[in-house]
Amino acid sequence: MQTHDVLDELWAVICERAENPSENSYVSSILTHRKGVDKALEKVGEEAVEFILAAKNQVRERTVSEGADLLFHFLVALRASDIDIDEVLSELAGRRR
Ligand SMILES: N=c1c2ncn([C@@H]3O[C@H](COP(=O)(O)OP(=O)(O)OP(=O)(O)O)[C@@H](O)[C@H]3O)c2ncn1[C@@H]1O[C@H](COP(=O)(O)O)[C@@H](O)[C@H]1O
Repeated sequence: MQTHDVLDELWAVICERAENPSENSYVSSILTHRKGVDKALEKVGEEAVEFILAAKNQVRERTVSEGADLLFHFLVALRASDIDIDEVLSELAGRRR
């Protein structure tokens, strides 16, 4: 798979899990958590700290892995907040100089 397709495909899976929750799905377990959006935000916080520590300690492989965890949980938190990834990407595009 082309790396630029990964984000689109992952976003589609996250939205599908939100619309049709499945018992064995990690994404569904977060999106239907009793703590609601707070659970997703908690994971973003945790993964951000782990990413910072890995990068600060210059552990390259772990930084890549924690970066992926952070990006994934960020996407889940966006969905939990009813914000489409396109809104964020448009915001970024609008900042191009
Ligand atoms: N990219 C990911 C991905 N990255 C990380 N994770 C999960 O995120 C969790 C990471 O949390 P932690 O390391 O904090 O582990 P933990 O302590 O067990 O987690 P918590 O109990 O604290 O939530 C692990 O359970 C990982 O399996 C992911 N789970 C799913 N995906 C993608 O999401 C898709 C849908 O997944 P399901 O919803 O499970 O079908 C998959 O096909 C993947 O593409």
